Amino acid sequence: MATEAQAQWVLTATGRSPTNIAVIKYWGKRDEALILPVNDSISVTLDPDHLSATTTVAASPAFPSDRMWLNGKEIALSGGRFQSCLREIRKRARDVEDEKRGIKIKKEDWEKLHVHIASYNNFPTAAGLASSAAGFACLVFTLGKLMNVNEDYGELSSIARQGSGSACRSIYGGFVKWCMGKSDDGSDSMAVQLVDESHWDDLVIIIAVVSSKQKETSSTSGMRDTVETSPLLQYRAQTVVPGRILKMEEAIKNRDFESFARIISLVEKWNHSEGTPQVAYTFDAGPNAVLIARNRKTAALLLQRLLYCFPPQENNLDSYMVGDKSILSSAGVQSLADIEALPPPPEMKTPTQKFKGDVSYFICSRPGAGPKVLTEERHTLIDSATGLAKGV
Ligand SMILES: Nc1ncnc2c1ncn2[C@@H]1O[C@H](COP(=O)(O)OP(=O)(O)OP(=O)(O)O)[C@@H](O)[C@H]1O
Ligand SMILES: C[C@@](O)(CCOP(=O)(O)OP(=O)(O)O)CC(=O)O
Repeated sequence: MATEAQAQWVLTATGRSPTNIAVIKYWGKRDEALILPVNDSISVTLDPDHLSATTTVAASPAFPSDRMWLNGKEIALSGGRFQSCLREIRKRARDVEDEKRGIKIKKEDWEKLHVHIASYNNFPTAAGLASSAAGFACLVFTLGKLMNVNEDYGELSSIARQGSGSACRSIYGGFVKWCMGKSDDGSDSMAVQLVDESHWDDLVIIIAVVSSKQKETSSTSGMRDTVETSPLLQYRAQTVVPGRILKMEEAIKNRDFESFARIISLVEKWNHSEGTPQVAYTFDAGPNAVLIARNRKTAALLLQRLLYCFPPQENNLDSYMVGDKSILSSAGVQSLADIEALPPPPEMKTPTQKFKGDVSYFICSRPGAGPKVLTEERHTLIDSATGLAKGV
């Protein structure tokens, strides 16, 4: 097979897509197959340098079937979600020509050409950090590039939605709203960008990764159970969320941190003692806490508190803070000794307990941009000589 592949061309495209964290959650579907939600949701896209999926898609007449490798391991593409994304992008494929290499693919050829896909997440997969969001957004975006798809981002987001609901929001950077839509065929259920990543760029997002183990209950089955068993879900979707969406949109537009924090969180002791919210927090369907600080100065103060209460188990500061590590020096922490020397947070009146080892590590990020194409060869995850994922 390798020699056959070598004799024929392999055309590749590589892209990178961010994850996103919802500040008004999507929870519950009205259509399982099309992935249509019961409520609108709003999220912030995280900086792809910190949390993202990178995907290479390759097409070649030498490939006998569609195949995929995720984080170096081959996985089945037979699931309905992958099939929906492949089918919808193939439908929209257009002519592609690479004159230099003498490759000419007609629109109708794409139905017969098989693809190989290799993807890598720079953070734990299926651990409640929205890997499916980054992964399916990246797959759809990159397949669209390979097949010269001309659709606008709204349409791409609607296709990514069929891979994983939250993926439709990772097609854009900044703050993004997924409009649930009304139609039964899902054609109006897509994401729109509210503001881009530069609009509110002083926000700092710190994620306390409590566990990077695979979750016991996936969001898909968790929300299915809620739909089937909770009489409160319809109340949330129909009565609570619509008003909150409007308030959240207003808070984002005005960079109104107080309203933003009030909407998404309970206010911690610190917020109380300051009299005005300093930090907001949210959880997705997992134990990891996402903390949003109003600016860098507050984030540094937050980090001092976090490191005081949750010192690292291992004697390695470097692996305890990933993403934007420079937040450590903003917090005046250069070494483990600096953590030992941190004073207890002044608002904590009784001696504060320390929870060494309860947090695996922290990720520091910020609002980030949407998907982009990567052109440098070093980012390509498929070997263009063999057509297989590199390093497997
Ligand atoms: N890079 C990727 N490319 C394509 N698919 C991916 C990628 N990463 C993850 N997935 C898909 O998403 C699934 C994991 O989704 P799941 O919803 O269980 O976890 P999560 O998205 O990390 O957590 P959550 O949605 O609760 O935040 C994987 O089994 C795989 O099917
Ligand atoms: C808690 C959430 O993160 C749930 C995300 O669920 P998924 O998008 O992973 O679910 P499926 O559509 O079944 O793939 C909230 C959110 O991101 O809005």
